[in-house]
Amino acid sequence: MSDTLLTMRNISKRFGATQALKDVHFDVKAGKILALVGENGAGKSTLMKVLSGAHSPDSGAMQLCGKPYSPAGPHEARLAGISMIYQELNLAPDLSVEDNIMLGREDSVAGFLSRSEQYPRVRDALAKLGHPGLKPHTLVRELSIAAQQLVEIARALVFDSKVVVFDEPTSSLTQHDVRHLFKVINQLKEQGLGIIYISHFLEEVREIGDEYAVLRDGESVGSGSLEGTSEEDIVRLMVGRDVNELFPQVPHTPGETVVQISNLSGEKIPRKVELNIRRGEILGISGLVGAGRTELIRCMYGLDPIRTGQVKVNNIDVRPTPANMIERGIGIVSEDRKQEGLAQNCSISDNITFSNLAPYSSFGLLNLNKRYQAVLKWMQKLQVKAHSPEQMLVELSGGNQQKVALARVMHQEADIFLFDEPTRGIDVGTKSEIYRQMGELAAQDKAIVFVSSYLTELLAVCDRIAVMSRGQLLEVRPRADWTEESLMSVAISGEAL
Ligand SMILES: Nc1ncnc2c1ncn2[C@@H]1O[C@H](COP(=O)(O)OP(=O)(O)OP(=O)(O)O)[C@@H](O)[C@H]1O
Repeated sequence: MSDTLLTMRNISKRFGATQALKDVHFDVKAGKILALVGENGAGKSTLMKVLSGAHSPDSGAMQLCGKPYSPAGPHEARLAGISMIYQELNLAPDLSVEDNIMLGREDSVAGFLSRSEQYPRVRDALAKLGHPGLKPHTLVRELSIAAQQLVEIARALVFDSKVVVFDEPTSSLTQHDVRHLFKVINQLKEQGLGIIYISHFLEEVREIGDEYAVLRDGESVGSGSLEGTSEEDIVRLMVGRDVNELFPQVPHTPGETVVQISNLSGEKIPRKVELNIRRGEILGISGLVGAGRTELIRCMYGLDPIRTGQVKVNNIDVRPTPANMIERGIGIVSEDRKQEGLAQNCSISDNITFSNLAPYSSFGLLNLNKRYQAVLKWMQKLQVKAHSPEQMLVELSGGNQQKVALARVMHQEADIFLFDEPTRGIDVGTKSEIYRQMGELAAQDKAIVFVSSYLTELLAVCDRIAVMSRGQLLEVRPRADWTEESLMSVAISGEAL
């Protein structure tokens, strides 16, 4: 008997001029974790949207548990046994854990199961996840991201899912929560479910996955067992060539202090931060999720109110407001590109150039051709996958939108860059290009603040690294004085080793 749960054959999907999927073949086995990898825009999300009924394919066929499967929409897919756990969780924050878990489970006479029938099922699902603190009556908005993710997984269990898709599930989790999540995923696997795991972190893929499937430009280019397959082999399949330097080094020399932060406190966090940022330097900021890294750069930029403190730019006191900071040459790429920074219904050109139209304007007229050529260069530099600079942002894959956010701030010709998780959701090939761009900015005497949860990249590209813990900035040391262990230990214990 075959242990194949799901087969997708010859799946094709076109959006206007973009052939997002072309004759894709994809198999998921019971009790296996299949890593789905590929560059930004390779077609991973589109393939998963076909699987989950959000898109209907132009051609191709699917089978689930040996039977033809063609869901009319996401709800039908869920009832058939396909569950999706996205990065941006899909829960109702004002409903309880229990109500969220049961939402859409309309298989009782009255439309919903009665509460007394619901309870044991919910408790059973939560017990399987090994998280006793997750109470059925708690409101979802009161839970941490990791606990909310477990609610989504419990929903998958209550729906008797056959295949569960995890789309970049660890990007907002602490190390501790990642470990717990991996345990839970392995439990699901042991129960015979088929798991699809999407991630740009190949270390993670190798740790959790049994098998891999690679998409490139919408086509299946390789699949097999992860045992005996190296990271280099996978990168080669993804990119279509060898990527020699994952962390390119551009020589640069840190110079004088350009920003001085003293006694900076936000409404809750950060607390009493003292920090100097230098020209020609990449300054990393490490710490656990929730330690106050994002809040620090938001307060400094004037996006969040401050309670106390002073920010000096080039030795001049500046009241932190976005307008003041832009005027002083400070650019930011925020962690939440959907809420801030990018206009989804505008073109790539507009998004990249809105904050600096001067190079293309004369006598009040915009030279569109000049702008088109300039944007094309930025797109090539950061490998933005789109068919034209005039394409709407909303049509780009998540990672390609992130590249546009980075191109926008670099195009703004800022002097000081605040990057909050700039490589999140970005494929390995482009990550290395972003590190190089940062190095080049530092070589041009710009100052770069680089907030990241990915210790490997901080240790590879920063000159100094600061660690935050519980709202405080604890230690700033040259990169050579840190290791992954010491960074982690300070972040967790709040004390230097
Ligand atoms: N609704 C849409 N309209 C037009 N084009 C689209 C749409 N959705 C996806 N695309 C295009 O299809 C291609 C595949 O995108 P998809 O989101 O599947 O990539 P991905 O592999 O998930 O990328 P990422 O790693 O960045 O999330 C891209 O070129 C994207 O621009």
